Amino acid sequence: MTTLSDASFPPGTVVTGKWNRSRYTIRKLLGKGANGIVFLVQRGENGKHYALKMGFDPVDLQSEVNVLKSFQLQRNHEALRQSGIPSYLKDVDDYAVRGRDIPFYVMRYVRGEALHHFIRRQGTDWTLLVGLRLLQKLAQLHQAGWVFGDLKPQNVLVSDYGQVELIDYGGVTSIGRSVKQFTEWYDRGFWNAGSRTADGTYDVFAFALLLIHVLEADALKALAAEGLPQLRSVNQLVALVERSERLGPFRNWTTQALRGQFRDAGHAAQGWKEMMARPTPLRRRSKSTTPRWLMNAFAVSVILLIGVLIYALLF
Ligand SMILES: Nc1ncnc2c1ncn2[C@@H]1O[C@H](COP(=O)(O)OP(=O)(O)OP(=O)(O)O)[C@@H](O)[C@H]1O
Repeated sequence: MTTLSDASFPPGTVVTGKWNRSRYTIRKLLGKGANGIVFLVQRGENGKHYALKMGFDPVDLQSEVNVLKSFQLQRNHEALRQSGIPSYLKDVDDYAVRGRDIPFYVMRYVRGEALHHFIRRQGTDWTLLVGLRLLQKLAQLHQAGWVFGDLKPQNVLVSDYGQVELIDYGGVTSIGRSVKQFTEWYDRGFWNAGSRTADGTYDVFAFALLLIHVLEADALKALAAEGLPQLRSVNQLVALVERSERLGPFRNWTTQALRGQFRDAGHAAQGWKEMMARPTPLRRRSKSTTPRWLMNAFAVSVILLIGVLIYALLF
């Protein structure tokens, strides 16, 4: 077991790769997970920003690197090329410090915030657009023969314009193999809703749980905590979806996703688009999308315009 901690690498620390000799200056901590610590760094040679992940366990880090390298080998695959995933990995090396070698890899720095924070800040109206973009990203992976595996809000970063990027490829599994890295809430095995064999429906199920998490976090938390594990079922989730007003506009789509009726993310994205085209407005907004100052300014201009028209008619 290692004692890797962010406190050992304050901003300004220069990480020099033992083999490739590239130099990265740590700017800040981006996040910590089960497998490692991720820092925002600047590369010595070009000053560009990247994310650098140091691994707690060399074996776990190596399996992430192997997946990212497989994407590079598939760089000519049309769907993958469009996703930008093959160019995600930039460098792999060891950092020799205090008498030990810490494995690390360098990846594209993704600007954005985790999906649930984004929706909380920007409002639930964004769920439709962001959801579609996420399904399209997953569809690109599925077309290339991969399943993302560990889909959860923390692994989806959303930019201010609603662009979506997947991070943390530790759960990526080739179709037909067994998903090894997952998070309970989003895992269909946890809900007794199917196997952990990687197929398109596995990610679509996780997407449905992610949607329920984003819009009905408390109800999902209560359901996951209640009763015996063997009593968990899709029917419980469907009942939650049917009770929820916030999930109302997504009811049919989510039920189909939970029941494995979309064969992969491409098929699910098609269903999502059809849902977007239907005139069922989101009933409750968590936040108005129009700023109050803009509405006030609009009201003042209308009053002024009416005043000017009356004046013009009278004189
Ligand atoms: N490429 C990136 N760009 C920006 N931020 C990133 C990037 N990669 C990771 N992060 C940040 O670092 C955090 C931890 O990274 P990551 O999820 O890869 O670690 P992990 O140990 O695999 O986590 P988990 O416990 O979820 O499996 C992320 O939640 C995110 O905030």
